[in-house]
Amino acid sequence: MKFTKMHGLGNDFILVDAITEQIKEDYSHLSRKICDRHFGIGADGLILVLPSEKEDIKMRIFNPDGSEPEMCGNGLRCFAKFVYEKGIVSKKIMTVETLAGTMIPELILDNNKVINIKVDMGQPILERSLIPMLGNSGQVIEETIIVEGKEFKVTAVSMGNPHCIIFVPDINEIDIYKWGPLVESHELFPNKTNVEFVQIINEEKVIMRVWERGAGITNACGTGACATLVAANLSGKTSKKAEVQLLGGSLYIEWLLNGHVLMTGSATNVFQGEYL
Ligand SMILES: N[C@H](CCC[C@H](N)C(=O)O)C(=O)O
Repeated sequence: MKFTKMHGLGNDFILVDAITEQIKEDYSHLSRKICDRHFGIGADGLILVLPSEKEDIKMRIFNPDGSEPEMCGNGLRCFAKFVYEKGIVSKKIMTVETLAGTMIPELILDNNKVINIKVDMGQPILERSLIPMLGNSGQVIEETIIVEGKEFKVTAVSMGNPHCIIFVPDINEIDIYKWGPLVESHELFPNKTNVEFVQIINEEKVIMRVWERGAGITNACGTGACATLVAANLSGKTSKKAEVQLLGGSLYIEWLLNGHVLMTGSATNVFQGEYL
């Protein structure tokens, strides 16, 4: 099976044109095998290109644990670049069918070379029951939850996939390996959740570290960066536009007047190969 290895700010993916490559194996099982960094190719996710009846193309993504998330921001930037460069979609602004709905990536070209990708990630979902998060209806902004006896103030935002944002005074003080998995699987999140720890630098810049649902610590999280900006603005900590600085680099996020969230960032080809 031919694949291309790509990354968005170090959040790395295996991309497969599943229209051409006849994959017979269960996608979830394949993801668990192929994403393994010792027994497989190694990645934060497997991304499949599939035909769509209603949009230009369809993206499905699987986490390394085999779960299928609704959406992936860094993955979508890699996906758009991949399908354009492979000639699968010839549009610079394309519509992509995902489990989270239709996404609209725009390729920024220089001499027909993709140098950046701007994605309309749609509206954030703030209603608790739709995150989903257990508890009374309404929004979840700086609500206290108890995790193994320790209090955390959390803000919950869905970008199609769930995010639990926790603001901290010093990002280097938080033990993400301990608290990330505990919050990811907290009983308040019936579908589990991605967990973002965020330090505010100023009203236009934050530092974010992520423990991803089904993947653990990654270098970057696109949907997490979008959710972080929304949570930071809702809690009065930033404006509606900010640089989200991640381990792998920065994403530029803007919460537009129409309620949609715009994410701008890079996508990088690493190598192509054949999975045996
Ligand atoms: N692990 C995430 C999906 C990938 C999200 C992240 N890589 C991004 O760039 O948005 C989840 O289960 O919701």
